[in-house]
Amino acid sequence: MPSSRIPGFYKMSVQERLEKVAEFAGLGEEDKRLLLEKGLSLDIADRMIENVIGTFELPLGIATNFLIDGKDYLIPMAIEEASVVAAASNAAKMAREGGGFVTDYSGNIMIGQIQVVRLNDPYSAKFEVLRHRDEIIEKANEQDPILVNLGGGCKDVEARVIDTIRGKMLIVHLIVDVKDAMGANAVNTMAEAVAPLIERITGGKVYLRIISNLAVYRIARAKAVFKKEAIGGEEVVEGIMNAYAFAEADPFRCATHNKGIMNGISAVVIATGNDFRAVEAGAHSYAAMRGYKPLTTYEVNENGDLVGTIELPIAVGTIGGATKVNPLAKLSLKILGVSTAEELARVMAAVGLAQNFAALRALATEGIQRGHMELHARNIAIMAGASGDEVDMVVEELLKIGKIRMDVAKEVLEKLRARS
Ligand SMILES: CC(C)(COP(=O)([O-])OP(=O)([O-])OC[C@H]1O[C@@H](n2cnc3c(N)ncnc32)[C@H](O)[C@@H]1OP(=O)([O-])[O-])[C@@H](O)C(=O)NCCC(=O)NCCSC(=O)C[C@@](C)(O)CC(=O)[O-]
Ligand SMILES: NC(=O)C1=CN([C@@H]2O[C@H](COP(=O)(O)OP(=O)(O)OC[C@H]3O[C@@H](n4cnc5c(N)ncnc54)[C@H](OP(=O)(O)O)[C@@H]3O)[C@@H](O)[C@H]2O)C=CC1
Repeated sequence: MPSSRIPGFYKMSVQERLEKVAEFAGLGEEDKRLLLEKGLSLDIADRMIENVIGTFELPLGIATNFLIDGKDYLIPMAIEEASVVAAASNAAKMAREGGGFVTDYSGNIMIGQIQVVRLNDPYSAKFEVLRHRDEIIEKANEQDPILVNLGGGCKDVEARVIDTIRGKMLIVHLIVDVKDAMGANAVNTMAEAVAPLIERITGGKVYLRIISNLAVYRIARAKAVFKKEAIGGEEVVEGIMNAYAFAEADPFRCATHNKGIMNGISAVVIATGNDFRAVEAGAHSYAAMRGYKPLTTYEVNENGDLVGTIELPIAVGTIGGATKVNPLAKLSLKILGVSTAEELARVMAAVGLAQNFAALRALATEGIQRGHMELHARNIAIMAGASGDEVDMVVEELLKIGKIRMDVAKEVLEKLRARS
C-alpha cells in the first residue's frame, strides 16, 4: 500500500498532484479527465434536482498524511474555504508520529420517528406498540427486501411518551440497520408503511413519519495521540488544553470549535456526494444533548502528550442518494478506497479530529490569521482583479507588505500592471 505521506504535495502543479493521486488510488485516464474537465454534466444535473440552469462547482482538494487504523488515506475535500485542506494535512502529519488515528463505529443504525396524537391513554398505547413489536418490524421489512437480504432492515421498535405544548404524544421509533446507505429514503418508506398499523394498535392518529437526524445509534469515534515533541512542546499542549476548556465552558466559543470540526467533515461529506445538512444537523444536535458541548475532548497522558478524541453521529452512505449519481462523488470514494458506509464514517471522524486539532494549535500559538490569511491571500488577489501569473505575484507582495487586504491588493495590482 503506498503512503499518504507526500511531503511538499502542495508545492506541485495540479497535473503533478493528480498523477500522484492517480498512482495512489489506481485512477485511469477517464477518471483523470473527469477531474480536470467538467465532472458533473448538465444532463445528469438536470435529473438530480429541479429547475436546473447549470452546475455550481467547488474546488476539490486532497488532504495528505492520513494514517487511520493502520491504513493510509488520501482525503478528497470539496470546500470553498482556504487553509482547511492544509490544516487537515498538517494535523495528520503530526498525528502520524503517535501512530495516526484509531477509530470506532457503533453501526449503521438509523431512527425513523412516527408521531401519534389524540391518545386518551398514551402509556397504554406505548405498551401496546411494544407488545406488537414483531408485527411492526415485519410490516416495515416488507418494504425493503433488498436491504433485508443484505442483513439490514428494521431491527427493533422503541416508544416514548413526550410532553409537548399540545399535550402528551406517543413517539414510536423504528430502529433500522440501513447498511451502506445514508438511509433516509429507506427509513421514511418504512415509517409511512407502518403508520396505519400503529394507528390500529393505538387507536390514535399518526401525523409525522420521518427519519431523525439525531442518529445516536450511528456514532463514529476517533482518537489520536499528538506527541508533545511533534506539536511544539509543553506550552502548545497547555494552550490546546486551555482552548478545549474554553469551548467546554462557553457555548459562544463552542459553536466556533464545532464549526472547525465540521470544516473537515462537511468537506468530505460533500466530496462523496452525501447529505451535508443531515450530518451537520446530527453533529450539532448531538453536541447539544447535555448543554451545547464540544464534539472533541483533549487530555494529557502520563508522557505529557496530548490525547484527542471525537464522537459524533455520522450518517453517510456509499450507496443511494447522490453517491452513485454524481460521477465526482464516485471518484472521491475511489480515491479514498472505501466501499462501506462504516469505513467512510470512521475516516470522517478522523478528519474532524485532525481539523479541530490544527485549528486549536494555530489559535493557541501564533493565531489563526498567519496560516489562514496567507492562503486566503490568493482569494483576495483574485477579488482585486488579478488573473493568471498576476495572482502569485500579488500574493507575494501582500505577504511581503504584511497587509492582506483588498485595497492593498488593488494598489499592488495597479503598480504591477503599470510596470509591465
Ligand atoms: C495553514 C497551516 C497548515 C500552515 O502551517 P505551517 O506551520 O506553515 O506548515 P508547514 O510549512 O510546517 O507544513 C506542515 C504541513 O502542513 C501542510 N501544509 C502546509 N502548508 C500547506 C499548503 N499551503 N497547502 C497544503 N498543505 C500545506 C503540509 O502537509 C505540510 O507538510 P509537508 O508537505 O511540508 O511535509 C497551519 O497554520 C494550520 O494548520 N492552520 C490552521 C488553519 C485552519 O484551521 N483553517 C481553517 C479555517 S479557520 C476556521 O474556519 C475555523 C476556526 C479556526 O475558527 C475553528 C476554531 O476556531 O476552532
Ligand atoms: N432528514 C433527512 O436527512 C432526509 C434525507 N433525505 C435524502 O435521502 C437520501 C438518502 O436516502 P437512502 O435511503 O440512503 O438512499 P436510497 O433510497 O437512494 O438508497 C437506499 C437503498 O439502496 C438499496 N441498497 C442496495 N445495496 C445496498 C447496501 N449495500 N446497503 C444499503 N442499501 C442498499 C436498498 O434497497 P432498495 O434497492 O430496495 O431500495 C436501500 O433501501 C439522501 O439523498 C438524503 O438527502 C430524504 C429525506 C429526509
